[in-house]
Amino acid sequence: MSLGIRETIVLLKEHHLLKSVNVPDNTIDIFNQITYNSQTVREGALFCCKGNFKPEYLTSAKEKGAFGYVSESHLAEGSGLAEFIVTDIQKSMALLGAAFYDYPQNDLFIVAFTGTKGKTTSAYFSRGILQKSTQEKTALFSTIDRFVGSKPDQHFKSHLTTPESLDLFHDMRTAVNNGMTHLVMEVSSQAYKKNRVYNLKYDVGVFLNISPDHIGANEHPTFADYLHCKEQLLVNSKICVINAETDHLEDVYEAAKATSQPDDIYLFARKGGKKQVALPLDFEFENQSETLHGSNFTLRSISQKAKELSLDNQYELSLPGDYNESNAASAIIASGLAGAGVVNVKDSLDKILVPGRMEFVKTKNHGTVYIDYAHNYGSMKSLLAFLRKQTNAGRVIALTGSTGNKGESRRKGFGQALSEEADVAFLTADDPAFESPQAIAEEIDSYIDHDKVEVHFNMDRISAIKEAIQTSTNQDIVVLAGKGEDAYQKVDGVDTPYPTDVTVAREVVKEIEND
Ligand SMILES: CC(=O)N[C@H]1[C@@H](OP(=O)(O)OP(=O)(O)OC[C@H]2O[C@@H](n3ccc(=O)[nH]c3=O)[C@H](O)[C@@H]2O)O[C@H](CO)[C@@H](O)[C@@H]1O[C@H](C)C(=O)N[C@@H](C)C(=O)N[C@H](CCC(=O)O)C(=O)O
Ligand SMILES: Nc1ncnc2c1ncn2[C@@H]1O[C@H](COP(=O)(O)OP(=O)(O)OP(=O)(O)O)[C@@H](O)[C@H]1O
Repeated sequence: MSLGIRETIVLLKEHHLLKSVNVPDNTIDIFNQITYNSQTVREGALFCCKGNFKPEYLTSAKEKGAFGYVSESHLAEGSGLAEFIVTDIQKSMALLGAAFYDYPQNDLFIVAFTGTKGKTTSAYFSRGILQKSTQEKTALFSTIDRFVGSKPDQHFKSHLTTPESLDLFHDMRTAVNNGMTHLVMEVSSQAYKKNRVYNLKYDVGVFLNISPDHIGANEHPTFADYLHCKEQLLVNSKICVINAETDHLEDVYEAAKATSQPDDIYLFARKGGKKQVALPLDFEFENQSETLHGSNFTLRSISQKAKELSLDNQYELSLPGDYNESNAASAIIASGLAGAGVVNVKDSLDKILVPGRMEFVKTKNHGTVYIDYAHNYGSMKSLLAFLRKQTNAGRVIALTGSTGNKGESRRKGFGQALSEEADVAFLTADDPAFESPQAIAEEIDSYIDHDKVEVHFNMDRISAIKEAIQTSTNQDIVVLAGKGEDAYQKVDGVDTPYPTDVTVAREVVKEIEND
């Protein structure tokens, strides 16, 4: 892979990003690496200076043999290197990254998901279905992990939901080289805010839902900004699939229409579900039966274009939660648009599980323990409401915390959701960062209605889990919310190893049931 100096100049100019360029006479005219991390620089690299950058990183890049740098301002440390001063480093990185890796997106059918909740689950469903229809040639870039091929060593953990552009195009190229023909990816609103996916087009873009989240100093200044960023997925998709039950449907539909004909926009909803705008539906789904371990639902096409996909059928899910039927419906439609048929869906959907989402641990004498990633009002409310519907005489015992220095509005949301749907709450630590977990817990508690919910505080998450399980009877349901498969707690800026809620729950159950 490589990038010529001329190509760099032309690309940046075409997108009106180039402020100035200075190429010393003796510079070799091809870059054989592009990177934003000085620690990985090799001879011949083009080094991108972005984010909380320190000039000494450029010094180090130069010492390691970088030939050029891209930056939003001139840096004396870069003297002697080819210099590209740009108006927006993130956009520049996305354009140059795509070019450096020779536009791998052109060799992949890309299905992209966005939404406040359900991205990972829907992406897992979609990839599972497409693995069948493409004979295991579908890559997945999710919050949890990335599959750039079908072999075990082509699978690794993710650091971000949507990676930095240079990493994104690198991984796409690897996927193509590994024989992948399709890619399912999650696109976060931050990816648009930070231009990680600038100029990238998707074959199918899915909009799941939107509710206030990710608003704060380090993410989006306002809800309007959050919505705008999420809508960009549809603006950049050839075919759009939209959950017609989403809030702000009118706005979202308009965004899709900006670049797609109505014939290329598919709307779906639960039969009888709340729809805020009277737009004609293409698909509806309907629950047939549900348990604490899964559900059975039908998908029915309404419009002619939907009928042409031939996806109508009854499907089974092994992931409980009524909202997962909506996630599954979106994944079936998106996968259908990517070439999958009913048989592929039937052969895969009932076997798909998602790490850290509705995993459960059964007990003999206590309540069944659910481990889930719910970490805002919307997801906590849906999760607890579903479990409450499924419990008969038992109590809903929910354990949660809330992140420090991030998503501060979630604390009020947790207090509300717990008041509405839980009987007992265990408040504990969840990535407190530089804040006090006890203070965060007290803030959540200030929004809890104490006439409805019995509240316990224990900032040691492992011991809190033990307490929650121990106090449950076999009629109760215990929910460990917020961390899913996370194997760390963010404390004072350090990712402190944590065995995961699933592991802790299994060990606690083994210990207390052998006592
Ligand atoms: C606000 C934001 O977008 N921050 C991201 C950004 O940070 P940054 O550009 O400031 O980078 P930095 O890590 O501070 O370092 C500055 C630069 O110096 C370089 N450096 C650093 C050290 C060195 O020795 N040499 C060197 O060259 C780094 O490579 C980097 O280019 O780029 C980093 C990777 O390059 C990301 O890890 C980081 O994400 C932070 C940690 C983060 O958590 N972001 C969250 C908000 C996020 O993006 N979340 C969304 C999901 C949200 C949702 O669910 O909707 C996501 O897509 O994951
Ligand atoms: N469609 C949905 N509506 C409401 N809640 C949902 C929906 N889908 C999943 N959830 C809840 O949200 C949690 C996170 O789900 P998932 O990881 O699929 O979403 P996500 O959009 O990837 O989340 P995040 O951006 O937080 O990583 C689940 O554990 C579940 O509790």
